[in-house]
Amino acid sequence: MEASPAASAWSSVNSGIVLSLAAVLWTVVWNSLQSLQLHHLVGRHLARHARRLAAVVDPYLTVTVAEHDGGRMKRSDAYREVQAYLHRATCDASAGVRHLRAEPAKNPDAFVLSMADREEVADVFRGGVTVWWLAYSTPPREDDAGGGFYWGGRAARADRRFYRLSFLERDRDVVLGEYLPHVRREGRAAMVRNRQRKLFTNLAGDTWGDDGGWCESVWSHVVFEHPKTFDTLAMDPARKKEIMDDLDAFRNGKEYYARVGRAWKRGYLLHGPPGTGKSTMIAAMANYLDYDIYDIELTSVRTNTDLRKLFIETTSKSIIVIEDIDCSLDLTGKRKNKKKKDAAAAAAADAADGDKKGSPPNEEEEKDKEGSKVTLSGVLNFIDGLWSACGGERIIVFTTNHVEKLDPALIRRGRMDKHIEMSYCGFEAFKFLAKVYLGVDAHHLFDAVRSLLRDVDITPADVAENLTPKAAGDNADTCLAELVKELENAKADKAQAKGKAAMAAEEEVDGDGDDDE
Ligand SMILES: Nc1ncnc2c1ncn2[C@@H]1O[C@H](COP(=O)(O)OP(=O)(O)OP(=O)(O)O)[C@@H](O)[C@H]1O
Ligand SMILES: [Mg+2]
Repeated sequence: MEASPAASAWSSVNSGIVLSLAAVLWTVVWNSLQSLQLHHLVGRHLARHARRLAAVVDPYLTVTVAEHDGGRMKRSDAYREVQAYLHRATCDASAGVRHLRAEPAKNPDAFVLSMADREEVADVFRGGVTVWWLAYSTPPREDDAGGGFYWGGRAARADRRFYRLSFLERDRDVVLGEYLPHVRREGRAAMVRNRQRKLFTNLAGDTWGDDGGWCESVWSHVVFEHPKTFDTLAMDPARKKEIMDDLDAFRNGKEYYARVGRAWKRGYLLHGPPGTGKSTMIAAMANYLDYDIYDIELTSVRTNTDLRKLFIETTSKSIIVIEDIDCSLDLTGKRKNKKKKDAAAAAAADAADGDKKGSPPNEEEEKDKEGSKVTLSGVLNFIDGLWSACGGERIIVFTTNHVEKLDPALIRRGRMDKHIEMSYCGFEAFKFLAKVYLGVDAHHLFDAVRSLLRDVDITPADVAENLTPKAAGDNADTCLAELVKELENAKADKAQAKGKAAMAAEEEVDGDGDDDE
């Protein structure tokens, strides 16, 4: 392995003494020129020679990665990736790091360890290129502390932390062209492995954002720990497999999306009656892919610009969810325009009448003005990936109980690529639930359940509720008997309702007949 920059400085004292003296002499001359304001004259020409001389005296180049770039509060991604990349080397006894920094970790009992200031580790790339990473920090700049002014906030008042990478000049191309991208890639992978998944929700909040700009909607998060997985989601096994294969294809589709020139995103529309497992499916997807969830409450987003900002702030490997899209928003642009036209026509009529001139706007109109101004086209832009310049894999999921109410533009393929109907519980889904909840594969009541499920619509949520033991003595027999009873009652209710409807129809026909006479 090559000597580190520090070690090398010692060993090269003898051989480099003449060059060092020349360098010192050069520095003195250069400083004098600077102090006499002559350096501009000597300028570029000498600077070129100075760089050559420096390369002879000190053949090391450096790259510095700062924790906060441009005074932002948010830590730079590159810094976090380097930190994650160096984590293993930092903890490896043979690397000789003696002083560590500890930050809170995912596991409440553990710490994330990194090198303390002035510690250095060596790394060997491709068996031949040795580099050195040094951690150091500097005190905050005077102007950063900012007398309580918001910019940079707490981050600006803390020490400024850096990693400095040193390497030999001869390895310049390999380090800059291959090693650094390798570090970022590996660092990102390590972060994904260690990260704690999060569930983000947007809040309407007038506040300063990370970028120092004024935000009217901000993300707030909690740790995402939903127990539901595809293993416990009841649905037809073939359909479940189809969805899992689709997710796999998406996850592994980076090259495919790049080749066809599309943003790496996929839209899923989950539709079906309440309690059929749409929200549960989203949790299972997130657990399967190991993604974060961004749950957008559209009614708290005031404008299309805010929606765009929220979207830009989402990170890669995430599922962006809009639940009950039909209720969240007046997405029917055409109808809204029509309503406006109708209102305008009515206003014109009123004005013509003259009796309502100058009347105050009604309450509903006022509310409209105050509320969300997110429009259908705002949402369409958002889905179309116009804002995916930030790159990375994102899944967008809409859920609705009323697919027929949605504007066709919103759910066409290419926007919502896959439509998944979550329906009432069939026999396959029931068998699955019986296995999960009661641990039974077969039972003499299964036949009765099978035939009742053909006649009755019951949600997986209701079946699951019936199959959950509630008292001490409850077991498979009692729970299944309970379910059969509920299904029989539902069947009887349905028959009764049907009978009533038929009678009402008959009466109507009779009534019509009487009128005719
Ligand atoms: N297919 C299913 N498999 C397993 N459990 C389910 C399934 N569907 C529903 N459940 C259970 O029922 C409950 C309600 O389901 P969920 O919230 O996913 O329904 P939903 O379709 O999102 O309803 P809504 O339209 O009202 O939002 C959950 O607690 C879940 O555990
Ligand atoms: Mg739901």
